[in-house]
Amino acid sequence: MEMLTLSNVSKRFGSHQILNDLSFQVSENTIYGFIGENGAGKTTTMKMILGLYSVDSGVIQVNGERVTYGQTNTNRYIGYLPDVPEFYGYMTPTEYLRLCGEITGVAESQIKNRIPELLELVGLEKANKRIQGFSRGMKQRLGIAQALLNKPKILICDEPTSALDPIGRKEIIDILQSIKKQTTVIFSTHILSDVERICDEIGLLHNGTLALNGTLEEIRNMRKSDGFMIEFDKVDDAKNFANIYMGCEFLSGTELSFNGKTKEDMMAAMRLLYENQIYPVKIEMREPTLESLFLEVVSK
Ligand SMILES: Nc1ncnc2c1ncn2[C@@H]1O[C@H](COP(=O)(O)OP(=O)(O)OP(=O)(O)O)[C@@H](O)[C@H]1O
Repeated sequence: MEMLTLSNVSKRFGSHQILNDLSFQVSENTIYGFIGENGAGKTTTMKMILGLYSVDSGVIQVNGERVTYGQTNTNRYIGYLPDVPEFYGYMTPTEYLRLCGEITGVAESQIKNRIPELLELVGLEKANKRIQGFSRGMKQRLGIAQALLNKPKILICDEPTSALDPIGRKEIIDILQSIKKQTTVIFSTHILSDVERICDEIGLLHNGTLALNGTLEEIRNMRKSDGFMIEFDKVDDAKNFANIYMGCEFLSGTELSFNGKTKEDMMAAMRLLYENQIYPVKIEMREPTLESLFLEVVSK
């Protein structure tokens, strides 16, 4: 079942067209990585999903219900973690979550059980101190706990890992991974290694529309390989082979790159190496990374 559907959504601010006929769907219990350069329109899209910005045209549906600008009906399905979550620093996590639960109408009996459960989920069960002393990573984790308070069907996180160090990022990624069974997760980022670690599906927003959309595997398979490289022990060996196999490039004195070549081309190169008795140190097929695909798309 689709938890989120955007159909032909367009949005402009003044003369600046931010989104142009944007369409995509996110299925239940998937982790969807919404990637794009700074200013691509990721936050704008999220705010439209939350009904905080109007759409100029097109339709957004959350759990099958149409989102209406200014109304919050569909937000009962959504937990939202903004890029910089704000808290009352003088409160402890328990006090803060209790306040959020009371404001949003969660029953007292539920609040009581839910708070320790959530604090454990985000690894803050022992952090019984004021939030003002928290690290950025701890604040992001508390933000996730807050967003999950109402047991949302969708958790939307705006760049949850961008300001964190590798350990903090891993903690957030592990939490998102662990809640996937209960909640569909949509998170925006420009950190492609995080996307590669956990996302089931990816959408790359570029020029107001999705330039790439699909599973990581589908996207990688769009371009089978980035060619191959051969490393030699001696500079002379590299030079000799560059004269035999035309059209390669030097990556360094001892490394040659064979861009855009196939596995069959690599086998042919190995045969030539053997026939000419030139010994390589390393021969490697280069798989396209998400980063190389991303750069290829955004530089067009
Ligand atoms: N309320 C607004 N009024 C006018 N322009 C806006 C408004 N909100 C966003 N924009 C512009 O829309 C464009 C997209 O912004 P948005 O914040 O959605 O991008 P983003 O992909 O989230 O980028 P980042 O990764 O930097 O957060 C930017 O050029 C931004 O300046």
